[in-house]
Amino acid sequence: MASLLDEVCGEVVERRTSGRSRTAYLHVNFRAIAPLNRPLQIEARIRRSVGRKTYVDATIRDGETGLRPMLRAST
Ligand SMILES: CCCCCCCCCCCC(=O)SCCNC(=O)CCNC(=O)[C@H](O)C(C)(C)COP(=O)(O)OP(=O)(O)OC[C@H]1O[C@@H](n2cnc3c(N)ncnc32)[C@H](O)[C@@H]1OP(=O)(O)O
Repeated sequence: MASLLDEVCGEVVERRTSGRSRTAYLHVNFRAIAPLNRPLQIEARIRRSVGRKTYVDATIRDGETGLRPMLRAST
């Protein structure tokens, strides 16, 4: 789950900013158990950019219900 979040955050930064980037830190908050064998909805958005640093927030939700996030991450 953490790797998924890292990947999606990285992709958002790659697509929305110029130049190569890499993760400096990844904070993950596991708020609920993620279900097996169900689709997941993963969302990431840039919170702010300061110089060459980009801050990203991401969530993973149940893909069927879209209810409150099971995981939240910030990078
Ligand atoms: C379709 C396309 C698909 C494309 C799909 C792409 C998907 C890719 C998925 C991405 C997954 C990954 O990135 S995997 C890679 C995982 N990451 C890594 O391997 C990174 C390893 N670490 C590093 O390379 C380095 O430590 C850096 C680059 C993070 C920082 O090195 P640096 O740049 O020399 O650092 P330095 O000058 O000391 O610091 C610069 C500024 O960053 C801050 N800073 C430095 N390290 C940290 C840190 N860990 N946490 C917080 N802040 C930090 C410093 O306080 C400073 O702030 P200030 O004083 O300026 O305010």
